[in-house]
Amino acid sequence: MNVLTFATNEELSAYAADFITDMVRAKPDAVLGLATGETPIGVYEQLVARYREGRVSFRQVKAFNLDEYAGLSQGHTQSYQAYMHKHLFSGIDLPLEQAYIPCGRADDRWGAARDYDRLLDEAGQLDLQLLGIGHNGHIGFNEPGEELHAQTHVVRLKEETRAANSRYFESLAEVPEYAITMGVGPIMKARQLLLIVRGEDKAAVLKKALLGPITTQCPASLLQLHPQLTVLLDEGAAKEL
Ligand SMILES: N[C@@H]1[C@@H](O)[C@H](O)[C@@H](COP(=O)(O)O)O[C@@H]1O
Repeated sequence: MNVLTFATNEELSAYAADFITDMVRAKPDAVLGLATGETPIGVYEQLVARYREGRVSFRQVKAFNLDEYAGLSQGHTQSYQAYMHKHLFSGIDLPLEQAYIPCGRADDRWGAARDYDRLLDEAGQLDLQLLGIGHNGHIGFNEPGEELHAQTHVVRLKEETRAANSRYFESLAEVPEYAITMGVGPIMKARQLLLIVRGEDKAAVLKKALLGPITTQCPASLLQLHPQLTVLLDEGAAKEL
């Protein structure tokens, strides 16, 4: 595990953007696993900047997002689909038919989850999975519990997750109760993992994830088993390590 701490968000984001840029330059048809949340926004901004400077092209890349809320209307501003368009896809040359996100609008959510696994299987191993961590140790929307799932599945979001994400919605009631998330299988099989975490409020869970026992009660603790894990932190998140 390679853990790096940065003084500013800009430096952290620049490091992550360079990491991804270098990977895509070395392998133009790379398969990227992407994440949402507040932390990746700076990374995507800098990726767009690198694309505009002509330093990288995403024309042959395939991208798979970790997760999507279930039941939001088409074009809902808080869907991860809308997030990805706003922060990344509208600013780079990745063809949209190569940008996959679980279909949260599907009536048959489990069918949508199975479709997503088929697409993941066809694409083969992810070259890189970008990850954040939830306050309860979730990765994607793989929530803590008695068990974890390898495959894409429908998940009932924990109340703490809904509360944490309610800042993006008008009210807690509007936060979806369910989501579709990639399972831990493709994440753990990815060639490289890039975990990005910011803020003192994540320091305790990060310590549990990186230094605590490996347990389904903290899904991010599984990442300790990955042979190519890079962790990028700000000083707040690194406080308890
Ligand atoms: N489903 C996403 C996770 O994939 C992400 O890791 C988490 C924390 O993101 P952040 O702290 O960057 O906002 O937010 C959401 O719950």
